[in-house]
Amino acid sequence: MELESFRVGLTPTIYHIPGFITDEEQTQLLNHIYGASGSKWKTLKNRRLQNWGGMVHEKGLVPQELPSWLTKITEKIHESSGLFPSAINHVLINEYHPDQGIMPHQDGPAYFPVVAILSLGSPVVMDFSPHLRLRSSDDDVSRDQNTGAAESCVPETERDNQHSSSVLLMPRSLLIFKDEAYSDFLHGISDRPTQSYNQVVNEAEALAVSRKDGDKILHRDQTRVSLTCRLVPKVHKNLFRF
Ligand SMILES: O=C(O)CCC(=O)C(=O)O
Ligand SMILES: [Fe+2]
Repeated sequence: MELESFRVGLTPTIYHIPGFITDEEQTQLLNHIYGASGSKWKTLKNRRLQNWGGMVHEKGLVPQELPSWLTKITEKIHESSGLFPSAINHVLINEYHPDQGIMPHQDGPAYFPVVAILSLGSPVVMDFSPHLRLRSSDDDVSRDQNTGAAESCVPETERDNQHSSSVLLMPRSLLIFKDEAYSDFLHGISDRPTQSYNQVVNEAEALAVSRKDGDKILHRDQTRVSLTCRLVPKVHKNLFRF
């Protein structure tokens, strides 16, 4: 796969790959996700999530083997992107109803700075906004303890909305962001059931969902499920040796 041809937007480090998996693969993944035990879901205020691969702590991963239905997809991402130095070992599955989202945040320091997000179900708009304060220091950024996934959240007044950009995440697509987009930008999804995709950087995708009347409003009428695939480089191997 020639990754460069999937680059979108002005920042050099966001890639959007439409149709990364087939319809059948999407159905299989959803069956596995919804077939998982009910206790696998953790319910947050604005979404539900399943954590696979082990617990992420600031100091690294307490690992748990990924099931084969997930390694099938993480290996494909690893091989086709060529961006991860070793196998992806952590997958966070988020579920959003049409009135749910994720507040602008930066993924924590425990992860290798490449994120691959596979989208299933309803399309959604993801916003990237630069944040200067994050560039200089992480010290005073509050941690979102809700997810246990070491995210940092920043209040709206401290975001730079002028240089923001948005990407339309279609079902079966893969979004990859890294480097600058990882370190200097916040990413988030609004909790509005209707979202404008007038300004998205992946225009071809936007055209595909455009209605004839030119209304560039996305009506989220289904649930969206995403798989956030990452590498936690530091793994605690000797779990029982203290
Ligand atoms: O659901 C998504 O597309 C984004 C998830 C995300 O940003 C995260 O899990 O850190
Ligand atoms: Fe994130």
